[in-house]
Amino acid sequence: MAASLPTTFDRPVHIAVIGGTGLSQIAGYVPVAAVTPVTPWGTPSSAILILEHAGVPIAFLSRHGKHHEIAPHEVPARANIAALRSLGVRTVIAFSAVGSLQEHIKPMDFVLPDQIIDRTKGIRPFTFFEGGVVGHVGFADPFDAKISQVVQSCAASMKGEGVTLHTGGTVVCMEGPQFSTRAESNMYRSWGGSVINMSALPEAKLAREAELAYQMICMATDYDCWRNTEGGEDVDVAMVMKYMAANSENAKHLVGAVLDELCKQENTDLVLAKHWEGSAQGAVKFMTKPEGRNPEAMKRVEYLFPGFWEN
Ligand SMILES: CSC[C@H]1O[C@H](OP(=O)(O)O)[C@H](O)[C@@H]1O
Ligand SMILES: Nc1ncnc2[nH]cnc12
Repeated sequence: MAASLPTTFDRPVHIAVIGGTGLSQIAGYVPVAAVTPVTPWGTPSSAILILEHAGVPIAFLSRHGKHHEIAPHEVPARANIAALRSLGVRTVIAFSAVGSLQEHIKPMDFVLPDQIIDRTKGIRPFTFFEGGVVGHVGFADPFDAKISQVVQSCAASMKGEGVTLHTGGTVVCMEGPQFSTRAESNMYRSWGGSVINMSALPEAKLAREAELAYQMICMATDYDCWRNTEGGEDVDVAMVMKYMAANSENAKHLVGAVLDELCKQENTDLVLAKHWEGSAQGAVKFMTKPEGRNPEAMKRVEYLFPGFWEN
């Protein structure tokens, strides 16, 4: 389908949806273009589809590629975030299939986390600011509370007996691609983890560096492996895919309602992430003295923020 679509799109696109496992497209939307920006960090996981929602263009990117051929540690997160920003994107709604670490978060439930525990192993490129330009952005609250509120206000769009949208909670981001051991799963519970995935990082960190408003919507597909002793089954891929298929209707309802809200005139400043504007500028510009800056690294930063070094 993407092959016959225009490969350019000449209007800025401010909102993006990143689809994860079991969500390589969003049902009900007909793409009007498929663009593949070439960034200083390479090309994104897949062509970015431009969809129209009530006349507003929306970017859709499949994190693991069109056919789920990219493992969590191989996702080109820097290219993904840089490519979205280059199209004009300032708000990202990122979907993720997660294991539940808490009894009350049932498979099929949705979770809007507000914290992350990093259990990746440092093998994924995780910053734009390196190689001769240093920057330290704040990451105390890794998700966007304002976007989270918008998603919360759309909870009623979901269907199904007892399906819940939990607000707040901690997503543990593990390295994978293997699932956790039972000892690890129990340890994450003892740390207060709510859900677990392999995708929140470095995506959320890079979104912050790129001054994007970023919120992950987690969809619980399993109880990982901690619940085995209480009669539960250990997570496997079939279980994840089964619940994702069952959940895709709700994902569609929720994303439709969230986009309706975000596209409202009154949310223009929010969607443009005015509240993050300048945060990376402050974190980068004053760190590395001009005489220590590497022109190549400066050029890469310039791709993210055109005109960054001019004043
Ligand atoms: C197939 S289970 C593990 C896989 O599922 C999640 O993917 P995503 O976050 O992209 O929905 C998890 O993070 C792992 O990558
Ligand atoms: N149990 C689990 N661990 C890590 N990532 C997951 N994605 C879905 N279920 C998961």
